[in-house]
Amino acid sequence: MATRVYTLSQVTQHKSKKDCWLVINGRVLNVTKFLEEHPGGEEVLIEAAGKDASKDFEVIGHSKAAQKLLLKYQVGVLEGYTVQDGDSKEVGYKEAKSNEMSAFLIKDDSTPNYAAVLEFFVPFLVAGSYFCYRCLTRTAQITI
Ligand code: HEM
Repeated sequence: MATRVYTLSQVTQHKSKKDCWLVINGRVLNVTKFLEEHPGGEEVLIEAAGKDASKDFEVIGHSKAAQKLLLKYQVGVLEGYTVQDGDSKEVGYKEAKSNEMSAFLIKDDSTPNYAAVLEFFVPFLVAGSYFCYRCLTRTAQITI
């Protein structure tokens, strides 16, 4: 499906509570239905309506879940931006050399997180070792 391209002045026409659009990282978003659901409150979104809210969005330090949620409300891209769609989940943006902004998708890292796996098993390992130690010392006491 072709991506619709909007100019900032077109986005500016949608800045009411009943019709609320904004731009984040080159993506034009219709957040009208999201206003009441936004964990940060509807006021901040209404205040950013019709504008490029990329900086505000970034400054808050939104989670990856929030970044993924952006895609749900995308209605197009801002003029001068390019968006590559794929099976990726995370959204980012970069500034091209020509001063033209381009939105892109960062590939989802599918490599297992070894630190997390280790973090999960270490307590079991310690508990198991302690249990074995107790069993062995008890057996030793009984045989003496
Ligand atoms: C479609 C665009 C947006 C989406 C999907 C979104 C989503 C979210 C989500 C899921 C959270 C919960 C915390 C997290 O997971 O990071 C959040 C919190 C918040 N957001 Fe947004 N947000 C959007 C736009 C904005 C914008 C443009 C602003 C500012 C102008 C903003 C300001 C905030 C604030 C202040 C919080 C509360 C942070 C806190 O309590 O620590 N958000 N947002």
